[in-house]
Amino acid sequence: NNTMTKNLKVLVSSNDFPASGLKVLEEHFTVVQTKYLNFGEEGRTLAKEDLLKLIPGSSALVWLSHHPISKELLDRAGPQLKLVATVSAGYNHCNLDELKARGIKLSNTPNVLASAVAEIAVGLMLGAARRFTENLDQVHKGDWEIGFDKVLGQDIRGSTVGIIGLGGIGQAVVKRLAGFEVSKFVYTGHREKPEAKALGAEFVTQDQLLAQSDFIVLAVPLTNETKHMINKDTLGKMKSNAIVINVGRGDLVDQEALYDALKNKQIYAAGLDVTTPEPLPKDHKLLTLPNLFVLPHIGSATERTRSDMAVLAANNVVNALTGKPLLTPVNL
Ligand SMILES: O=CC(=O)O
Repeated sequence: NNTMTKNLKVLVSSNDFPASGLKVLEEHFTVVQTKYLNFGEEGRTLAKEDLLKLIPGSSALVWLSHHPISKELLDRAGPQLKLVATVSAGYNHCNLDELKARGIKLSNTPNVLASAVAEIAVGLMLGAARRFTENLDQVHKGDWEIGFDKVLGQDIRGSTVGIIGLGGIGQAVVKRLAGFEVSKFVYTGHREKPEAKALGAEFVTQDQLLAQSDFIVLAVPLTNETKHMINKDTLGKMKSNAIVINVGRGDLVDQEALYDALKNKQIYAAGLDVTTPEPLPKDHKLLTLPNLFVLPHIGSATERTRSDMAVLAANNVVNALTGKPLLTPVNL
């Protein structure tokens, strides 16, 4: 019965939450939206004031940014807060201990974004392997190298693709590469995955994966354990033609070490959809590298996927505030 929940306040931390998700929320609750929560300095300041003004008394927060869910923010929200619904697969911006201590639930939006993120992973593989950065540079300069001695790339055909983290996104990457004549898929992670067999992916140690792979795809969440998992040491274990792809979080990679490895051609190339910080300043030294292909964190950025994420987040709010189990809980 909606009249029972209409007085509950749900805060949406952006004014560009998809209409499909908003509709679900507005049927049940009183929805307030912060004006915007940008990553740019100016936007952040403005939105923060807005946020601090609107957050008190909220029963749920629908979180559309990587702005930290901190102790201070939760204090400000107040003791009636039941759920944080982050509209993302990753939840490294949330203080899990603090949520747990207060009995506040957390939901995320896995699965619905796996195919869109996997498509971007494949795009990054092509972009890095076929050297889109320097080739696009030639197009913009109107100065094309034509002929057999032009910049030559690498094939996906015949390669070994190593997936670090064969979860929803990692599996979707393997599925999407089905037509590319990959010679071998290997993966690593905490444990063997039952789905791997049907995908033809072989479980190996991290060191084996690093030593064998022509493409190394990072599809793990950022945790204390995975932070800087790509570093001087692990880069040193890769093949000289290795291509590193990151669709997880920027901090999975020690960017200084990656810069050195790309600059010195210790590995062949990298493709990143995520960096530290975001946005990467336009004069950042990583952007001087011809063998780096960067996208501005667009993994889940399609109309359909963003709408699916919004509806899933909204339904998690409905469930949390009507005493039903969450559809996609994060275990705290
Ligand atoms: O980065 C995006 C996500 O975690 O969904």
